[in-house]
Amino acid sequence: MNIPSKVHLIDVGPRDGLQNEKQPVPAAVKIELVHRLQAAGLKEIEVTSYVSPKWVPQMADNHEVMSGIARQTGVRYSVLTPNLKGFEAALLDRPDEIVVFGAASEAFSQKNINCSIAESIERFAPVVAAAKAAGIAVRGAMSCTVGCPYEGEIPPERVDYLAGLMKGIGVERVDVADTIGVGTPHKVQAAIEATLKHFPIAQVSGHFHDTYGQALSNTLAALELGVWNFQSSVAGLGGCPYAKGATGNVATEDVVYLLHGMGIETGIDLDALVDAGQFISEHLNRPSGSRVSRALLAKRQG
Ligand SMILES: CC(C)(COP(=O)([O-])OP(=O)([O-])OC[C@H]1O[C@@H](n2cnc3c(N)ncnc32)[C@H](O)[C@@H]1OP(=O)([O-])[O-])[C@@H](O)C(=O)NCCC(=O)NCCSC(=O)C[C@@](C)(O)CC(=O)[O-]
Repeated sequence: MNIPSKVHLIDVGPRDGLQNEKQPVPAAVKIELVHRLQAAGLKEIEVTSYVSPKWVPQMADNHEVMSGIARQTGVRYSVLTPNLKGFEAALLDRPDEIVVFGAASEAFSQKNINCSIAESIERFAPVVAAAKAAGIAVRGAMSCTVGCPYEGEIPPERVDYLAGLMKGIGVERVDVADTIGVGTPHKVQAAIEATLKHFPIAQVSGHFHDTYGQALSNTLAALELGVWNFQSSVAGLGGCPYAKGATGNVATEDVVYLLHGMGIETGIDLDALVDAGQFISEHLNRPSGSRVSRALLAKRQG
């Protein structure tokens, strides 16, 4: 077993976490959430997406949010860009990294970005080239790497295929996403192993939704393969608009508690993170999706 001694966490709460919220969340609240996450020690935050506001209205304030953040040196701010139109809009806000997002499932690709996997790669290629020319890092999100809400189980060969296509267009690192949280440890490991045929371990991150309560087990399974980059969402916020019934990402608080309990460094202050989670949960008027957060808040109250 290759368990790393340090882990790098990317909080995707402001983007993945909030994109599916029905109630409009003001830009000022999103900005404050980013500020609280960076104050808690997060070194990478997925802030927003430059997608069609008709498709995802909650992200329509991308420019306001990106331009309102008091950026901290050493923190990477990433944004989603599905096409050149999105990239050109994002470029004005100078993200540190853009994310192109594809799927291992044809049906999900169609529902999410309105094109086939092959067409998505054709759209991403100029985005990747333009980002690199502008000195902006490029990540590729790979959705449905173990299961799809429309096609069911996705075999690792499909992940192998997509990871190869991402590598072929110059994507620098990739996320292995269990979009609907159906994965279990061995299936997630198979998806990661398929990705490792194309990307070294340092360029692979785990992105696990917690719909079936498997995300922490899947995190541990990925750690056992040596994965040390993970995405998670403060307070377990989220759900994908094109994956009905899927809950949020694994809560960042829960991942931090797991890692610290295993003696793995994250650089994150769990108490400050719980406060950030509490801030957004209060705004959304519902309890945090993080069990660790709920337990620590109850303990604080004595
Ligand atoms: C990809 C498109 C835009 C294609 O959408 P389309 O309809 O095929 O695009 P189009 O090129 O035909 O354009 C149609 C309209 O959209 C506009 N448009 C076109 N592009 C943009 C853009 N970038 N920004 C703003 N507007 C845009 C364009 O200007 C036009 O406007 P109209 O003339 O009708 O007024 C659309 O399908 C879309 O926005 N989809 C949303 C996808 C999305 O945000 N999904 C959630 C994020 S992915 C995710 O959550 C999964 C992940 C990453 O977390 C990992 C995991 O867990 O799996």
